[in-house]
Amino acid sequence: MLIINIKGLVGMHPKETLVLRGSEMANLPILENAWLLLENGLIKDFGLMDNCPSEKETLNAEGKFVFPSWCDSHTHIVFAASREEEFVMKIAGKTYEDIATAGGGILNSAHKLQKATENELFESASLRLKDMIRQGTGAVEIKSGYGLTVESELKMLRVIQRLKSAFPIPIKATFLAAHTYPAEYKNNHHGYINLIINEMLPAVAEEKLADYIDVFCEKGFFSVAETDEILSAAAKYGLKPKIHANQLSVSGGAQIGVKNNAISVDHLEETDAEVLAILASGNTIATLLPSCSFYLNIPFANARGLLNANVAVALATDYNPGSTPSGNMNFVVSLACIKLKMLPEEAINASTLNGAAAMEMSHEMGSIAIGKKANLFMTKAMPSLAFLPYSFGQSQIETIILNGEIYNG
Ligand SMILES: N=CN[C@@H](CCC(=O)O)C(=O)O
Ligand SMILES: [Zn+2]
Repeated sequence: MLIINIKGLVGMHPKETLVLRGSEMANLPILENAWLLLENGLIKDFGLMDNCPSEKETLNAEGKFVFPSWCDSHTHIVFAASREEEFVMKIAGKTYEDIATAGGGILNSAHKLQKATENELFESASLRLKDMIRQGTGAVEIKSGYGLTVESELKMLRVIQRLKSAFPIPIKATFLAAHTYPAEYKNNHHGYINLIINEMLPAVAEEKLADYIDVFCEKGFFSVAETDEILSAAAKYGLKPKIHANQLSVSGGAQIGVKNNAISVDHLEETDAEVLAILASGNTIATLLPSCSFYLNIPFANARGLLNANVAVALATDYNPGSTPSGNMNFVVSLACIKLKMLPEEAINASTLNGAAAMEMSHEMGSIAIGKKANLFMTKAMPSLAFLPYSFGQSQIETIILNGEIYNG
C-alpha cells in the first residue's frame, strides 16, 4: 500500500531510538507533504511527495496526518462485569479505598471473574479490544489480577494467550495475582504470597503464560517488603516487573520497582523529590495513567517534574472496570495535555514510542521507521497536529492500518 499526499507523517524517529527521556520527549519529527510505502506488513519507505513512487494500491491522505498506532502499555481488559454501581457510590461520596474496604473494588471483580468461563471472558475482552483498536491502539499489554486463585489467574492468562492468537496486534501478558489479598487471606498475607510464589508462578512459567510480573504496591494492598519478595521470586522465572506504584500514597513502590529493574512503574499520582530522583537514576519508565486520575478524582501525576528530572514518561489507559472504564488513548493524550501540562509532542511520544518501550516493543512499534511494523492510523483532515488532543472527546481517526492493511474489524 502506498499512502500519498500526507499532510504530516508523525513520529519518524531514527530506528535506533528506542526510548525518549526528559527534554527529548518534546521532539516529535514530522514530515510534511509525504508518502509512505507499506509492504509485507512493514514500513518499506517514506519520503516527500516531490519524489513519490508511482506504484501499488494508493490511499490519498490529503489534509490528513498519519501516526504510528497508540501503544497502550497498561490495561486490565479481561474482566467479567462492569462496576457502575461503584461509580454511583463514588458520586455519593465514597472513596476508592472505602469501596475496597467494604468488599467492593478488585474483590468484587474477582468474585464475578471466578464464576465466568474462559469463553465468556474471551468474548467480552475481544469486544473491548476491538473498540480500542478502532480508537487507534495497535499494541497492548493486558494484566491478570481479577482471578486471585490458582485456577482463575491461569484462566485469565489463558484468555490473554487466546487474544494474542486471535488479534492482529502485538499483545504482552502480565501476571498480577498480587493485585489484592483474597478475603480468606486478609489476616494471612504470607499464606497468599506463598500461594503466588509456590503454586501460581511455577504454573504460569510452565505454560509460558506471562511476559511480566506486576504487584499493586500500596497502603492496604502489598507492602514494599511483600512486593520485593514477589518480584524476587518472579525474577527466577525470568519475569521482569511492571508494577503499580504510588497510586494512592508515596508507597515506596517506585523505589522497589527501580531496585528490581522494573521495565516500568505505573500510576505515580503521588510522588516526591526522592521518587523523581530514583526514577532519574535508572532506566525504569514512568507510566502515567491520567484517565484513572480523571475518573477517581485523585491527583494527576507530576509529569512536568518527571520530565524536568530527565525521566522517560509513557502514557497508557489503565482500562479496567473499577478505576478507568475506558480504553481510549485519544482521551489519554488530551488529558495529558490538559491536566499533566504535557505538550502535544510529548504526549504523542509518550503514547507511541515510549508506550512501546514500556512493553519492550520499541524495536518494532511506536514510530515511523523503515522495517517497523506497519501499525498506523490516518486521521480525518486536521488543521494541525495539536488539533488531535485539543478536540478532546471527539475521534479524529478515520482509517486504521494494521500489518500494512486497512482494518475493518
Ligand atoms: N490499582 C490497581 N488496579 C487497578 C484498579 C483495579 C480495580 O479497581 O479493579 C488500577 O490500576 O487502577
Ligand atoms: Zn492498573
